Amino acid sequence: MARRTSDYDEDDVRVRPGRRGSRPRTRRRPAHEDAVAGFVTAVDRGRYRCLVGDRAVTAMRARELGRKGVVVGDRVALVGDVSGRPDTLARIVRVEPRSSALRRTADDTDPFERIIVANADQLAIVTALADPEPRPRMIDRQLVAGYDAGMDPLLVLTKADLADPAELVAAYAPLGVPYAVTERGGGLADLRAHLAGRTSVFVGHSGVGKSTLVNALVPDAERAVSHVNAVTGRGRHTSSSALALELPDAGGWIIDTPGVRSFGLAHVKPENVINAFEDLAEGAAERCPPLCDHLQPDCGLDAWVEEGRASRARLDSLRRLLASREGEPE
Ligand SMILES: Nc1nc2c(ncn2[C@@H]2O[C@H](COP(=O)(O)OP(=O)(O)OP(=O)(O)O)[C@@H](O)[C@H]2O)c(=O)[nH]1
Repeated sequence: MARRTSDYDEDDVRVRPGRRGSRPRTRRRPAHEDAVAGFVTAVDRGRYRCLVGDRAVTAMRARELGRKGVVVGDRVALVGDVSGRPDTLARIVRVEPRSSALRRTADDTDPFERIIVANADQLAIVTALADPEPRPRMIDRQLVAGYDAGMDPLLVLTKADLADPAELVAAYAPLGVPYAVTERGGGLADLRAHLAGRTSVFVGHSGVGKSTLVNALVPDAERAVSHVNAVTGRGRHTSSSALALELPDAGGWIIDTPGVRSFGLAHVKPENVINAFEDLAEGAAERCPPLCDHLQPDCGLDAWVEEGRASRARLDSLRRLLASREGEPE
């Protein structure tokens, strides 16, 4: 996938060399030809748990990374002691380019929107059909965050033993968002099929049944969490960080995001959302004025729909998503 402007963040800023030319002032660092590839599965206060082959290695950032952030899902290059033996520490010397980047919204404790997960390709939006009641505005905002991050959405509708999913499913049908329904005592085959071979970030508000699902999908989940605590030696895993768990059998990863309650939408450009809808993106490219936010009367998409090139329900749904960017996160 091509990198979009919104995938760049403060880490990507390069300062132009001064008058003395492009020669770096500091000594050139070795190229780390002996570095090995790793996949970041957990981050906890300056320690990174990386999978190298089938070995779990604890690492820290090398100084040469500068301000470059390292997040769960990152593909990194590691040097130093990569044996994974107790009390060893490797160093992350490089972060490979990201194919997607999901951002957490700014909050009282941290005024910046931060990337929380990299390289995931699916956003599993977990919503209970009852207890607690579904919140469509929240679902819309999570969809926007997913599209903007370059991820495919998946609706995971839990507690179907308490309420019928038909109404919610119908509300999202025009967008073509795939979904899986689960219930107490029911099987998870359908959900597993959607997750197989993919890297899926699970998001959902408290009480929707996310932990129940994660524990059922990854029987080792509890142990993985306590293992992270053991290797980082820093007590309880920070509740707001993400954790990647490998799915047994069918392959793929799920990334749990405990404590992540809302996503940053302030930076989202309408075209990043509309690009996820081929039929409407084509209309926007042909008919809309530059910088159209698709919510004003001069938007060309109405004419596009009147000509029968896309459905009204789909345009209405897209507009609802775009409008959901406004206002306070819930
Ligand atoms: N009826 C019913 N209850 C469920 C189902 N899935 C989970 N629950 C119950 O819903 C409650 C919340 O489930 P959790 O898995 O803890 O929810 P969570 O989303 O992880 O919430 P936090 O732990 O607060 O983040 C628990 O009492 C579960 O037993 C379901 O499919 N049907």
